[in-house]
Amino acid sequence: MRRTASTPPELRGYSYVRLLGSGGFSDVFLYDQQLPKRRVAVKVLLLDELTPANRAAFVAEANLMAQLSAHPYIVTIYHADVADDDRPYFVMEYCSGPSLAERYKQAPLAVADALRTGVRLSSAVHTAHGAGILHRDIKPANVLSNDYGWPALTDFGISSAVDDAIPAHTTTVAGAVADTSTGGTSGQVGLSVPWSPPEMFEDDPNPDVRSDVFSLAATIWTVLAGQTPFEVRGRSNGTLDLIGRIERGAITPMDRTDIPRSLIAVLQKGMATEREDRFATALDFGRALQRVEMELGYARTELEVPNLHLEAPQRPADTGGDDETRVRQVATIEAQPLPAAPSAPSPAPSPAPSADETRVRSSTTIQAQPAAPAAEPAAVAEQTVVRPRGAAAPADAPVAEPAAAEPRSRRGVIVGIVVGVVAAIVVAAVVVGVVLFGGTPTEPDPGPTTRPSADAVVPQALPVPELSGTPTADAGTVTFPVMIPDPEDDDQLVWKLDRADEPQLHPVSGDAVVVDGYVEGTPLCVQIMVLRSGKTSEPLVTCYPPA
Ligand SMILES: Nc1ncnc2c1ncn2[C@@H]1O[C@H](COP(=O)(O)OP(=O)(O)OP(=O)(O)O)[C@@H](O)[C@H]1O
Repeated sequence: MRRTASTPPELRGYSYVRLLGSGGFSDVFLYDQQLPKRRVAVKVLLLDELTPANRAAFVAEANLMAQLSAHPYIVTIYHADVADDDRPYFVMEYCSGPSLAERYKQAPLAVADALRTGVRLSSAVHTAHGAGILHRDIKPANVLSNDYGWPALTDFGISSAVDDAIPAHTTTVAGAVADTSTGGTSGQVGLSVPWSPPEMFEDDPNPDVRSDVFSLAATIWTVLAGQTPFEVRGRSNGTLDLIGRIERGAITPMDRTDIPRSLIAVLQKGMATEREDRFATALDFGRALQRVEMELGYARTELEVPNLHLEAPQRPADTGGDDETRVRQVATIEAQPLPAAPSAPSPAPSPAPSADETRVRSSTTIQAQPAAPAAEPAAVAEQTVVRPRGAAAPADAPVAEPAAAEPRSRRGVIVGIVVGVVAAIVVAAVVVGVVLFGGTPTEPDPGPTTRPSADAVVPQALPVPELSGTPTADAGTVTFPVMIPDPEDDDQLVWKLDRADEPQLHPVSGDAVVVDGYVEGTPLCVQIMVLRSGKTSEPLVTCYPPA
């Protein structure tokens, strides 16, 4: 239930215009700034929430956003201060356009638009990771848009700045439940369940960059599908239903025919149940989206990551060389995306009304790293440390270890989280209930339940391509004629060089794989696969000259 908005503070140099929106701990108001003259959004901490820890969290959010503010796809912060009535506030760029949540609910995004948005957000998220910051609440509602229609990532309220006075420690779900049972908000885990990765439902969640990758992929899936990925129309979509499906990797198939399989595969890989099956970094995810852009003949969207030199994905016929994406300092001028030009054939569904809300406001902080180049994804992941903040205690007080949780199923813990917000006694009852019932999912899900992965191999279900003729070579170009036994309408052939250092898949156009760069005397081997419904067949491995 929405609360009444607070009174906007009197701020020298600014005139109040109207309320923009309300979050868990704050209100956001539109003001006219007098000098320089512009409209700004001002986020103000609620009077009721003026505890030292909340103040610290608020300041931390402002500082984190400021650290990332130069990024073109992260909301810019201009100023922070304390109002005369003692409420801290920060002044930020006013994002006049609709959020991604508003957009997809109006109509699902066109493929080109979703790809462009996905690449841009990947660069924003990777930049945050490079600075040692996990966002932890990526979802369509937290992607605003500015006057130019560019996406602007916001709401770093769950990830916060380093506060040296707070000891390093990982927030646990058990701790969160214990705290909510006392009516406090300390150590709570912020969860936007529809976009949360399964590891967030574990007893001792320890998110890393791949957790943000999951939410990012889920966000792009949502704007394409017009509904969240684990929601099933006509079925119950309560929190526990969603959590069960997320844990099983039961993504609801996309009800659109215009989404290329390669894009589905990229998003499925981003949302893989096991972290090691996902893209290792947001940058890798963005590059995979770039490859889909190129496959479809769209202009490649720049990945804006500061101080990194990236090797660009190649077009199928590229032989390398100078087509390298040089990641620039973050300022880039690029054609603005058009407003959503929906191409989805299906009407916008009506997702669960509360899906966009962050369930429980988090007080978790992230140990920031020096803004080192994030070229080594593993290093970024290792260096990011999750810390809690005890809201009921002063910011500089040590955070107590949470009480040891009884052994219980992951699902039992989640039941605890959900219900614990309402009443501790109900938590206990439900946890016991779940333990008694062994945490077995109560509802069989339709649709794909295999672990999503672009590399998923389904040998029995998919035919393996066959050569339809003898491979030939002509002036450095090798042609492998190929066919699909028992083809289906939407089958797509893909190929890659048969080399471990060459993971890139290329689409096959026509009835043959054509590979440039053949050097006479050196065998050239390729793997050719069928892509069907986001799954890849076992490969046909073939060489020229034929063995
Ligand atoms: N820079 C901005 N420009 C325009 N509107 C904004 C801006 N920042 C926030 N808003 C609006 O204010 C609302 C509240 O934002 P806020 O970040 O405080 O909380 P929230 O994300 O809705 O809630 P929670 O943090 O509890 O999940 C947003 O939903 C958005 O509509």
